[in-house]
Amino acid sequence: MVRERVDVAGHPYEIVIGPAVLARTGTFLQELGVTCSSKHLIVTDTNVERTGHLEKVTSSLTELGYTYDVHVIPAGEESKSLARAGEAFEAAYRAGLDRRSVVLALGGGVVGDFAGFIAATYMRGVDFVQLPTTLLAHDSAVGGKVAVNLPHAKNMIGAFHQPLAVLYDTDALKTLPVRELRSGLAEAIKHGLIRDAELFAWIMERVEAILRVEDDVMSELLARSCRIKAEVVSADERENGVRAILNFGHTLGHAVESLMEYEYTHGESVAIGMVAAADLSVQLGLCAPELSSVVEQAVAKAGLPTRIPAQLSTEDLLAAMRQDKKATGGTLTFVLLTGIGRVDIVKQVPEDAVREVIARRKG
Ligand SMILES: NC(=O)c1ccc[n+]([C@@H]2O[C@H](COP(=O)([O-])OP(=O)(O)OC[C@H]3O[C@@H](n4cnc5c(N)ncnc54)[C@H](O)[C@@H]3O)[C@@H](O)[C@H]2O)c1
Ligand SMILES: O=C(O)C(=O)C[C@@H](O)[C@H](O)[C@H](O)COP(=O)(O)O
Ligand SMILES: [Zn+2]
Repeated sequence: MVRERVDVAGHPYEIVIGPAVLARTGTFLQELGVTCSSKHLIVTDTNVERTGHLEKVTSSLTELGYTYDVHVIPAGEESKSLARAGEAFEAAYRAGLDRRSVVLALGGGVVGDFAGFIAATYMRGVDFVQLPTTLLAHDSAVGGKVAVNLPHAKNMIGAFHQPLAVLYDTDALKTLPVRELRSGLAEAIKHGLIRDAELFAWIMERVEAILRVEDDVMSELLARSCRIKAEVVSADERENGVRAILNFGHTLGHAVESLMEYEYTHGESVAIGMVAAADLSVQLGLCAPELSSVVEQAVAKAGLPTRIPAQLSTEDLLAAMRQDKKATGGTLTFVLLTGIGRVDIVKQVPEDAVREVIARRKG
């Protein structure tokens, strides 16, 4: 079992990574001081409900005298909506949650972001615990960004609300479809590219082992990627500065993801965005020309898409990117590569340069 610490001021917490973690959820809650006197709410989705992981959590809670309701949302990004949030608030009310209740988010990034948003706002905020079940969730479960989407814009309604703990059961990843493993790999590659050249090289040598969900490789991948995320978030919880580097590949990625109406997963969209951002970095003279192909080959090796879908119009992409949360005054902000493991946050990126990259990368 590996433990990493997220050192956010006022509410530090641990990430516990290892096998058979979900079956010990109740014990972890006891260690965290969670009361048995209040009712708790497990939020999960329709796919995770079918995997058997939910029963591990419920048995463990029941055994230790915890009471809870289970709220199941339809699997998929469309559930990150205000309408679904309204239903979850009603479920929390019906369950009789009080201020000492805890929301347990059992699932991938969709469930984590959604349940975290419910926890951040119900009764002006109750505690929550992340129980991530996807590879991608090594990123989403850590750092306290919780949100739902507007119909055409990602994560627009949300909060910073840190979990009490992240309890990451590596066994849960064994039921994950390969497309979702690849999708999660995109964010791990991102962590290497922005902060750790050695991690990037390590991942590239182990893509097949990761896709086979080999225990040791997966535990090390999660621990190293979570450590990077934890370090960045600990340095800048509210994204006043350095935290924006975690958005590498997301300026274009979020635009692709929402304009394609979630036909591409988050990781696939970020993969496309990272390739375009690397190209833009070269175009603006920020890094050596070969870095663009290094990133493109890495994304392709992970079995992720590299090209911007041809049907998307450049002007629609630009309009979406002007509304990105990093943008100010209608100008574009990108996280750009200066080397492998190094990035800069670049404001007021010329739109013509972005148009050229989009033209080169489409199709
Ligand atoms: N808050 C953050 O910092 C942050 C960071 C990265 C991504 N995100 C968000 O995370 C979301 C993407 O997360 P995701 O890729 O985990 O997507 P997801 O939650 O939709 O999970 C992917 C798919 O796998 C299924 N699934 C989950 N766990 C499973 C398991 N163990 N076995 C079988 N199937 C399982 C889900 O039902 C879903 O169909 C996006 O909404 C993205 O914006 C947030
Ligand atoms: O934690 C962060 O900060 C990130 O940017 C991580 C991203 O991978 C993640 O997709 C996040 O939800 C994006 O945040 P947003 O502020 O651009 O919506
Ligand atoms: Zn992301």
